[in-house]
Amino acid sequence: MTENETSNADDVFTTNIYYGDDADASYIEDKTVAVLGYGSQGHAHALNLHDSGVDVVVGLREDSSSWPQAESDGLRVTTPDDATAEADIVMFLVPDTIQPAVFEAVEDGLEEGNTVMFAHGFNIHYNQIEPPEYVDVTMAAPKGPGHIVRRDYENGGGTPALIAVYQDYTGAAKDEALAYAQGIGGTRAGVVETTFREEVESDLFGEQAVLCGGVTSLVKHGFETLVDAGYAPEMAYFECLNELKLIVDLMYEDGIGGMWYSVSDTAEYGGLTRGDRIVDEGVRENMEEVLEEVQSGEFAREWINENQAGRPSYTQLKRHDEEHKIEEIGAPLRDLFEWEDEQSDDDAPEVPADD
Ligand SMILES: NC(=O)C1=CN([C@@H]2O[C@H](COP(=O)(O)OP(=O)(O)OC[C@H]3O[C@@H](n4cnc5c(N)ncnc54)[C@H](O)[C@@H]3O)[C@@H](O)[C@H]2O)C=CC1
Ligand SMILES: CC(=O)[C@](C)(O)C(=O)O
Ligand SMILES: [Mg+2]
Ligand SMILES: [Mg+2]
Repeated sequence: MTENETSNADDVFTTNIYYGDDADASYIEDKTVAVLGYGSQGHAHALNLHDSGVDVVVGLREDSSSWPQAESDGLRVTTPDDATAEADIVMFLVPDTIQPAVFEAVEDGLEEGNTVMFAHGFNIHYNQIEPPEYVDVTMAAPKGPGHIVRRDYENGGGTPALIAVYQDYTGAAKDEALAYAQGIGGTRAGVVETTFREEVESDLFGEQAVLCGGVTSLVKHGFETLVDAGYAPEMAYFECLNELKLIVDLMYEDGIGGMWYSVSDTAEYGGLTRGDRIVDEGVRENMEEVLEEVQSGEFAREWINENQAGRPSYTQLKRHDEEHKIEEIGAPLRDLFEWEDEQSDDDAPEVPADD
């Protein structure tokens, strides 16, 4: 471990949080990193590491439509097995459900002392991938969508990340994981040390109960309540979806209190008195049930079986969501925000669905 003190000077945190030069780039600067996959996380890790001076090779299927994109982004690209064979560190950024098959296809290319890395511990924690004992197994998991990981890095910032060590064959697994996290910009924002189990269970719970599942369900219910009561869909869209970003931006920048400070007293009183009537005690019971399904492995088994069956439920649910009125009214409304085109990350590769 580096001689630098971790950044817990005020001992507010219960974990080790690493920042800035707590990482030692010498653990990665002479190594080759194979990034398997060039999607949301893959393009961000590959480009950020490359811009940080790390030797990166992207591993993609030969028919992948991301191949020319990665090359035009200035990266070396080859097949996953060839990338693995030349690399010291292999980061698996293909979809969770196909990682076992990709691992099996490249495993022979792993040499003693190499490192197998993940940005989410699903396949290690639920025993879908069992790496050989002669490699390190670590994680560098950004706590943010890949396109934001890239955009924050390009803007001189960083996205907070987690690191974890599952297997430390070399004795340098943690130092190398921290150097990797530094290379993707994580130490600019803060890197929290955790375990594979904690990352998997907190990430699955968070994305299901709050970030992706809970919030979108709340937004759609709010939109439907207003529209069914006769309010114009565009009004409901601006109130229940578009403004949510503005409210969350305030919480992101200055906490919940910072948001209350900025909104009106009327909104603050209404929110404080009615919020818990909307998201009431029953929600806590539902959240605890969802967490138990993650902890017991029930969700993981369900998702693995769903993929083995060809994703029938996923496909139906996705189509139903895409056909929601909020999506129909949202597209033309967002077209009115012409300034968004200038802000959007033009470099972000379109991740083709068939890729
Ligand atoms: N999307 C996100 O922001 C986050 C994702 N993660 C984790 O990162 C990992 C990657 O997820 P995403 O970036 O969302 O995936 P994605 O679906 O955006 O991209 C996956 C990429 O893998 C490639 N690919 C697909 N099949 C392949 C194959 N057979 N061989 C080689 N390459 C293949 C394609 O380039 C595709 O673009 C997952 O473990 C996920 O849980 C972790 C944190 C956030
Ligand atoms: C973006 C992120 O952190 C998620 C929601 O966990 C994911 O994409 O898996
Ligand atoms: Mg996450
Ligand atoms: Mg996730």
